[in-house]
Amino acid sequence: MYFPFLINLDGKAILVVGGGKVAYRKVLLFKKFSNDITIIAPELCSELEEEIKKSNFVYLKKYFENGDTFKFDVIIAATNSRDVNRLIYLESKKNNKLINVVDDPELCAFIVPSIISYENFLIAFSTFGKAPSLSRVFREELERDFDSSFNSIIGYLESLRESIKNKNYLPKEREKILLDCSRKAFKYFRRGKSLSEIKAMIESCN
Ligand SMILES: C[C@@]1(CC(=O)O)C2=NC(=C\c3[nH]c(c(CCC(=O)O)c3CC(=O)O)Cc3[nH]c(c(CC(=O)O)c3CCC(=O)O)/C=C3\N/C(=C\2)[C@@H](CCC(=O)O)[C@]3(C)CC(=O)O)/[C@H]1CCC(=O)O
Ligand SMILES: NC(=O)c1ccc[n+]([C@@H]2O[C@H](COP(=O)([O-])OP(=O)(O)OC[C@H]3O[C@@H](n4cnc5c(N)ncnc54)[C@H](O)[C@@H]3O)[C@@H](O)[C@H]2O)c1
Repeated sequence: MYFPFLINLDGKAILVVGGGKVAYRKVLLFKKFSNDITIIAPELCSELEEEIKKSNFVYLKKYFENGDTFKFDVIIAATNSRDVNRLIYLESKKNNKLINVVDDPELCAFIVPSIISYENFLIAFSTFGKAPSLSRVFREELERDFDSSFNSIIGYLESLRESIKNKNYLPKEREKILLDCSRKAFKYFRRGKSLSEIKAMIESCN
């Protein structure tokens, strides 16, 4: 079974092998969380080529060779060759690396979910490989609602939490106030209220 760890990628070196549409999609996702990304592929799709030009990723124009995974922590085998992906898997597994194989869920040490992420929150959805296109639909549907305004509300709740921590509430009282405020903020947000309206409503009760 897969457990949804949130892994800190600071200082972790990521290798994507392959330069097609799938590799491009993984690079787009990972670049939000890390800038240490290396891509190995003899050819790139035009989107990935553009992305590499405007970023500081390392691009090694070559076919995968044994030993290429050694200095990386997280590896994504995204070539269109099942055999090459398997080779990458075997080498990674032998050295206890975090490996994702795009054409074989059974070989994945981790799978990539559909992600909506902002500075203050993250939503990840997975079907454990059973229906990846549904994961995409789920993200497309939810990202219309959970956007930068939801991000701002969490920023506000963070500052409210800080100020409540600095008051002399008993732990139980503090927990209750914070849960009430979060419930109200979520309810009003779902009803389409703006941050300033939510702030006013919460502050009038406290
Ligand atoms: C979430 C997302 C992240 C990302 O890749 O960015 C992702 N797949 C996405 C889309 C997508 N993938 C596929 C289609 C075509 C329609 C279809 O087949 O359904 C579409 C739809 C599209 O492209 O629109 C085909 C496909 N996918 C896998 C296989 C192999 C197999 O099943 O054996 C094949 C068959 C390949 C073939 O036939 O050759 C395997 C995996 N794909 C996963 C993740 C992992 C499971 C996550 C989960 O269960 O949720 C897992 C196990 C491994 C991994 O990749 O980590 C991303 C949506 C991002 C977004 O838009 O938000
Ligand atoms: N996990 C997913 O979300 C998902 C979705 C769709 C497809 N897939 C699978 O992903 C695979 C790749 O899909 P794609 O659309 O990106 O394919 P693609 O044909 O567009 O790209 C394949 C890439 O692999 C590179 N490559 C081939 N041999 C290589 C080698 N020996 N070393 C390094 N790079 C090599 C090619 O140069 C090319 O850049 C497909 O075969 C499919 O099975 C996975």
